Amino acid sequence: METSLGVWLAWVVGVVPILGLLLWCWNELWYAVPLKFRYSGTGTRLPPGHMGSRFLERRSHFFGTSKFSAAQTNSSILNVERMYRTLLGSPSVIVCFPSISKNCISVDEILRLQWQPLTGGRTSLVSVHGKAHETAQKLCNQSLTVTFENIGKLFVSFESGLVWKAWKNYFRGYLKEFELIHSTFLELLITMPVRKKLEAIFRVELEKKKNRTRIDQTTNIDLMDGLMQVEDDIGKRLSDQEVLDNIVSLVVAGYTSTAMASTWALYFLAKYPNVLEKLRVVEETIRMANISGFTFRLASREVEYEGYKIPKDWKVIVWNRYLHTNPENFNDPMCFNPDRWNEPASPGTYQAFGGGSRICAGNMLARLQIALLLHHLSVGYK
Ligand code: HEM
Repeated sequence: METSLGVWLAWVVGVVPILGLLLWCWNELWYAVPLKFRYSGTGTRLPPGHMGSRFLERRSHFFGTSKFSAAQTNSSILNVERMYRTLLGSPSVIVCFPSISKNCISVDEILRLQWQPLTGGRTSLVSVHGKAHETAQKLCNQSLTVTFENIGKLFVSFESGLVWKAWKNYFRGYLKEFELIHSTFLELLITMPVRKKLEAIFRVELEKKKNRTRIDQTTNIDLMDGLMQVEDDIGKRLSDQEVLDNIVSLVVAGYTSTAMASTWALYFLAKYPNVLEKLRVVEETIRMANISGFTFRLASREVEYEGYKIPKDWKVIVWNRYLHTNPENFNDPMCFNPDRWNEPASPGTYQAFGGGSRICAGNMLARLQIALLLHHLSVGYK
């Protein structure tokens, strides 16, 4: 009896703290310490931070801040550490200050977009890089411009184009699964099968369009038509798979994001009715709603920035929500104040649509949709 009590006590007093300490340091020992050795004497170092138990605390800072709360007020620690290392599934650097945010997301060949392929399909513009991305982006932008022009008509007369029809008809049975795509952390787990279903739905439409015998002025030219018809510099059209991959990406990226921003716009307008007539309300809503709280990249090679090294294959996550709610970037950031947009935001501080070569393909469309919604709401309803 006494022996087993002794063994038990020895465990509690001796082994458990050592195990705890080991667990606490494990990630640091595994990921950070070898790199610290490698960088010692080079004049650069890893970004500050800790991947041990404090990563839990940091995770709660990171994920716990709601869209509508100031990330900054919840994380005083970040006031000094504006770029820090942590573990989010794999070694990551969280970036919270404008200049690097701007650099991070702009330099595609160094810091690559890496998470969206799951939602996009292999040939979509969110999945390809370099020249292929440039071409896909150009072609999608051309088709989005058609949509952009048509959407006013679409909203005012409620004509049915593909995007509109898709919500009403095609997705009825799928809407539930489709919305799941946007529950951020489930995204990685479930996107593939859902994406495949969406692709199948659009494939039927694509086949119908290909079998169409004539296109005249009464034909509604929609986003899919646009993608089917655009040509690159040498007159080459997108393949069927490329059309499908891109349309799924545009639909996935464009659906919940704008719906969420519109919902926030209604909320703010209900709260601040005096600003209804001002279009800047859209920009202010998007800043405060923080639909895309983060922008994700992967370091495709070792990057040095302001004395810190970001190792190859580490994730680099720009914390947009932090930028948008930091008083250093926006005066009284939690106040809904469209007038702040009388002046442009300081460079790099407003990253709602990302930036650089990967800037959101639907940014103007999203703004237009929200503005149109607000217009109809303000002229038609009290
Ligand atoms: C309020 C609404 C929206 C917000 C806040 C938003 C935000 C974003 C952000 C932050 C990115 C990542 C940029 C980066 O990684 O640097 C992005 C990418 C993208 N968005 Fe949006 N978006 C919105 C609406 C839309 C709409 C309506 C569409 C299309 C119809 C769209 C299509 C895309 C596409 C295709 C990309 C990937 C671009 C690329 O990799 O080249 N988005 N968006």
